[in-house]
Amino acid sequence: MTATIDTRPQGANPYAPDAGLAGLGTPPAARNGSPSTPRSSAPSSLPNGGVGASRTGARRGVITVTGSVGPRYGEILTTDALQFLALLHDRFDSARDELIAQRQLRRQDIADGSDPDFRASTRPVRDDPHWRVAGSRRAPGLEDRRVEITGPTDPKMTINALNSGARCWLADAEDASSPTWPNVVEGQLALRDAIRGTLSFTNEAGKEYSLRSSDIADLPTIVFRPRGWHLDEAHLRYTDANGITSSALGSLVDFGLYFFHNAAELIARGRGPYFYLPKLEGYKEARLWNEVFEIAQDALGIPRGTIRATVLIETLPAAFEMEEILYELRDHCAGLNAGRWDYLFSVIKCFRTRGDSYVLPDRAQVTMTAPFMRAYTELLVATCHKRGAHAIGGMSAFIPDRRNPEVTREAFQRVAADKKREAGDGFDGTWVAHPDLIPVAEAEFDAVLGDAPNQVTRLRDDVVVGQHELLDIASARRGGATVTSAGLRSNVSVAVRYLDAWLRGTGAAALDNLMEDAATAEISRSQVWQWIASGTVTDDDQLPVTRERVEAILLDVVASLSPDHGNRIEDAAEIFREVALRDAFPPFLTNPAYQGHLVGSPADQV
Ligand SMILES: CC(=O)SCCNC(=O)CCNC(=O)[C@H](O)C(C)(C)COP(=O)(O)OP(=O)(O)OC[C@H]1O[C@@H](n2cnc3c(N)ncnc32)[C@H](O)[C@@H]1OP(=O)(O)O
Ligand SMILES: O=CC(=O)O
Ligand SMILES: [Mg+2]
Repeated sequence: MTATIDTRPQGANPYAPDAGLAGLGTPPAARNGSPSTPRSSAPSSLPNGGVGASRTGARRGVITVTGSVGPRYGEILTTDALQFLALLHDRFDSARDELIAQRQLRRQDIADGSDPDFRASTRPVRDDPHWRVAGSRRAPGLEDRRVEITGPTDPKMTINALNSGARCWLADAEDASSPTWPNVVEGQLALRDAIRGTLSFTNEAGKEYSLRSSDIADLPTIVFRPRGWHLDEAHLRYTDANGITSSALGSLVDFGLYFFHNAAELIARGRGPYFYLPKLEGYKEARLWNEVFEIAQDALGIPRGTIRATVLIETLPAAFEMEEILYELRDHCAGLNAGRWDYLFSVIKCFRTRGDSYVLPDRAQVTMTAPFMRAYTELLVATCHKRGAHAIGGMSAFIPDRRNPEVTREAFQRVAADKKREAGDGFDGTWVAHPDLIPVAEAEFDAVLGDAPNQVTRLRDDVVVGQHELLDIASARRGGATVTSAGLRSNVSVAVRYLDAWLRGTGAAALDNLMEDAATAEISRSQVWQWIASGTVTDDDQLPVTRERVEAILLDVVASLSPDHGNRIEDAAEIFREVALRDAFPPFLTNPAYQGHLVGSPADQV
């Protein structure tokens, strides 16, 4: 007998096969136009004269393209693909809004002093020893994931990642991506071409790139990461059955387009539709994804249980619900990943108003061996293996520099130590940011795994982690780690330089020999916010971190960068002020940055 978590939505599936794509109304064709920024607007007449109607007469929503249309965009934004997106939005648009509201309530509870804990109501799921996840069974290409390279999906990076020799590639529309409209659609085009073995690319210097095999089964297994639930897609407008129009949801757009265009092709070519799911904050969000998968598979006639998802455990609330998340997704779940950078961001976000004992030291001084981080990763491995799921390790931010052997040597040493710890702890695989790090990580996992594809059968019954261990945030500073003036300046400088790159369409950048992306930038800005709010004093000079002090650093950073950068530095500084220096704390920097500064910008144009 298996356990149940309260109630699943019951009732007939409105998208059961008999009401699939063929039953939908015709959405408007792609058209030129500029996106409008507010998410919702009052009922308006639709470009195709009204909301769609199904064969059975039920009213349907439609998706309208408002972004400009570049070469070959029509291959992605087909009428059928837009209908499929509309179907997903009809079913899940308001459910996502409810979940976002629940996140806010939960964060407020924590801010008010209530510590997160394992839920009493879901104890039956945790106590039931019988259930297991689908894991890598009938999921070709997912059995051995010892080294996964990550990166954005532009054509060059796609080819380089697929030629890299890693076992898997996390094709990223999330932390490593700036969600400009061209990146969104052209990323889908690159993936579509790569899966069909036809992708090629020539850079400005005339260097030609092509895949080392046209057979996708010879290349790293693609695991696609759509945007999180918090992000909108302003270039596609969803009009629901009542005529209410809003921006489409980034997560459904990314997932839906990838699944629609590639699921059948991947299966035919000996792979499958595999996903990473980012930034979940609890099991109800996993349930929502599971329902998305069921409806998507039904609509395209793909058997339920074909999709495999690996869920990032990268928020503090989710660390208390790992088992429930696995349970909700059990028929579609491959494993969990320890997303350390967003996890740190989430820790700061949750406890940012709870005073000095929750203040972390300089970002660079919080390592994976800090007791609260180790508790989280050990619990993740133990939970996964108990349920037959893969545990995938995270990203060390040290990256090599092919022009600087000293930097490269340091990166190799740091990454090797990180991967040795992960493999020793029982992780089944890990992430690397750069192709030159693949052999380094592989050596550490080979030493533990040998010829075995994974170590899922290695149970970690010895792990005893409870609420106290997960919330022992103060342990980060117990070993003498400090908050320094250099750390403060580095946070400001990294956040501004990253935002500048992001506004120009690049979602991951090498800054000061470290990989920086949306998650690491979130840490930088939220640390500054927390240090100001907590009246933190920098240990080296005993000066308080105040708004005035940070503003002076910001002006200095901008002045030092302006000569070498384009005109987005001032905008980057403005975003930094908005997300780090105001009383209010936006839950994600990417929300105001997207709506206020990216949509309609030069990088956002085709
Ligand atoms: C918190 C998280 O979510 S972590 C996951 C999200 N973050 C990421 O995925 C970051 C992935 N990594 C990267 O984007 C890149 O490695 C960067 C931006 C950090 C550095 O990139 P570069 O400055 O181009 O590095 P470098 O010049 O050393 O690259 C050498 C070559 O390797 C390629 N390369 C570097 N990283 C990658 C990668 N991750 N995937 C594929 N190819 C890569 C470069 O394209 C370049 O190829 P080329 O010689 O054909 O031009
Ligand atoms: O997505 C990964 C992370 O560390 O954040
Ligand atoms: Mg992340």
